[in-house]
Amino acid sequence: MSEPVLEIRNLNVDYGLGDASVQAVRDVSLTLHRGEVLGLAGESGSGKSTLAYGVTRLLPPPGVISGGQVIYHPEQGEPYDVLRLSDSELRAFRWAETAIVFQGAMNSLNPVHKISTQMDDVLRAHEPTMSAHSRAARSREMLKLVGIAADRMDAYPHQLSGGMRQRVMIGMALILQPQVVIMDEPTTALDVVMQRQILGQIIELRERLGFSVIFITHDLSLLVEFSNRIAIMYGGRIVEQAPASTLYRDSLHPYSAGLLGSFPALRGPRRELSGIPGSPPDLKGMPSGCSFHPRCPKAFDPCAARIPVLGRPDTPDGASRSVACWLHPVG
Ligand SMILES: Nc1ncnc2c1ncn2[C@@H]1O[C@H](COP(=O)(O)OP(=O)(O)OP(=O)(O)O)[C@@H](O)[C@H]1O
Repeated sequence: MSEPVLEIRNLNVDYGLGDASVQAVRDVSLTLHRGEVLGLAGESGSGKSTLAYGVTRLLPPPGVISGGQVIYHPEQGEPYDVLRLSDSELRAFRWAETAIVFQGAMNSLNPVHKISTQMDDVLRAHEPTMSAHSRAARSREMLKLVGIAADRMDAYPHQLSGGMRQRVMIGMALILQPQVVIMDEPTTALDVVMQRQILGQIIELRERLGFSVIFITHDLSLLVEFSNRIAIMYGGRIVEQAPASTLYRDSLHPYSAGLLGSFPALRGPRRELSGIPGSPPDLKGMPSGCSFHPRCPKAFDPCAARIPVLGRPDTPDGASRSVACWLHPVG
């Protein structure tokens, strides 16, 4: 596997302080490699967005990072911990090194400014020495890359369709050529055909521009199709991680199997849709041991007693995957 670009180490994120706090991200360690698309899946409330906001330090209050490190490896120079950057360093880091596209990002375009002005603002803020001519050329180029004709540059957001506005946001995220792009449900508000078209385009751009992607969604079938590796979150923890094809073919954690059974597959053999009985845990009263055990069809003695450690399973392909489940002893 290629070298790491972003290493999340033992990250903890809480909402609130002291006795009133709940832990939404629990001891998460995850590595994004250069050029890879890492998919992050899990039901609503599993902590995916909290993780994305935590990594980029965009957590809205009362969210606080209560532990861990986020090590960024720049193309040149020494790796550093994003959680230790000063506010001004952080402003430079965002967009230029890591950009994020949120769910419904298309609605965050300013309605009273033209698309061209909004793209120009990002460039002006981060590349003060760039000429107006070069800025306009870069904006045009980025819009072209995401499939928007140059004559739409001077449109106002309301003059574009939802799909086009979301493409503009993706173009803006890529305009400073970041190394890491985090996409949190970037296409959920769009219809299925548009979703797949835009995702296909992002993958193609990644091949051309060489950035890495953390792609967050609750729709595992999209991840199976578009990511290299998939991590599954439950109750704020990563419970399984594997190459996308391995996870699809042979998931180890019963929760992953349940998630796979909740979505119709777009390709490959048909699966029966079964869903997962019960509902995700309440952060205020997390079950003991493995937090999935009350819903798990395969739960047995140790599951309610002890939290399983995420580690390499004792399988022939164990080196490329990890799981946190008492059914699968880890080394
Ligand atoms: N401001 C907040 N205060 C308290 N708890 C919060 C806050 N924001 C989120 N949470 C809790 O943190 C947990 C993780 O939420 P998060 O939005 O990260 O999950 P998610 O997996 O991204 O869900 P979704 O797919 O719905 O976006 C949830 O239990 C949620 O209720």
